[in-house]
Amino acid sequence: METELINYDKITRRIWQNLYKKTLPTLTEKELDNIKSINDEISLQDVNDVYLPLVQLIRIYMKTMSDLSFSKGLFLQKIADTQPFIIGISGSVAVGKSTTARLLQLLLSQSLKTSSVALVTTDGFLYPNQVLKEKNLLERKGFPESYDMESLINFLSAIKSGKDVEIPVYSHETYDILPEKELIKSPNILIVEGINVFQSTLNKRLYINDFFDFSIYVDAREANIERWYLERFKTLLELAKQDKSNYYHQFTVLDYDDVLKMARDTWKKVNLVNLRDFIEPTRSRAEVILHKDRTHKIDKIYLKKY
Ligand SMILES: Nc1ncnc2c1ncn2[C@@H]1O[C@H](COP(=O)(O)OP(=O)(O)OP(=O)(O)O)[C@@H](O)[C@H]1O
Ligand SMILES: CC(C)(CO)[C@@H](O)C(=O)NCCC(=O)O
Repeated sequence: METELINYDKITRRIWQNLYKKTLPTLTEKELDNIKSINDEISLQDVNDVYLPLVQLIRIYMKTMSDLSFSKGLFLQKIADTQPFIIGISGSVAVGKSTTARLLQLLLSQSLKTSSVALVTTDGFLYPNQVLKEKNLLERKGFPESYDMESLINFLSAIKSGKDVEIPVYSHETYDILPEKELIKSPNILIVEGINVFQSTLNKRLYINDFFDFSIYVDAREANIERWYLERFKTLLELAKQDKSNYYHQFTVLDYDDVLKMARDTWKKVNLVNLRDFIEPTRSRAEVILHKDRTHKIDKIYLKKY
């Protein structure tokens, strides 16, 4: 990792937490509770030490982006429309992208009171199970070819041009794309979270990164992510016990050890392979890498130098 990240400043949490003046409002325990996923243990200490400086940094990027587009407008002798600021968040399956994204959404909307902050996960751009089945890709869910990347790029492009857009929605409960769509109203800030947000279209002609004004990769050791994946799986099983419409319900009636073995297999054969081959290789496209220790606490932060 160290040689690969030569163009990053490595910053310890102790240094990072003192990098900004404590001027931003923090959250209450209740506000924090509302955004946690199942099993989360994120603390207000993390919010203060890690996320508030991160919000401060994002505000610097926002100001720079707006200055640049103003100057470009002067150069072209036309008034540039203000474009939404787009933040991409990537990392392995089960590393905690959704939690990071929800926390940032809340903190950004609190610190920039006039701004609307939308959050989208790229799960919605997976092909529906029926299509994956026809393409023989059911075992490759999450791999580059399982996403409709053109649609994702068209969505980002429409958002950049200030449009309202309807997007498909994926459900972890049904393990499939839902019939209903979600309307994303043209926001001031859009956070896009997903394992594939630093990847290109399959023909490599377009990179999603080109739409991002700021980008984050959530990082951790493989063994820790595997444990989080299995813990989340167990919680999902528990939640599905009483709910027959839940995808995980079918597993609740089988032998527990067999089911856990199956989950471990899915991690090893699908999500770990995807991480090694397609997700982790995109890590150095991020402006900031947040590294978590075994308890989800962010211990190291890497900030791109150039
Ligand atoms: N800060 C945290 N503290 C404790 N647990 C966490 C934290 N962040 C995430 N988790 C747990 O780790 C697991 C994965 O988190 P989450 O669902 O946010 O991951 P994800 O990266 O969005 O996954 P996916 O790509 O599969 O949607 C969940 O069980 C979640 O509760
Ligand atoms: C939906 C994705 C691809 C990403 O969030 C992931 O959670 C997933 O379902 N992966 C497929 C293998 C599995 O069931 O874990």
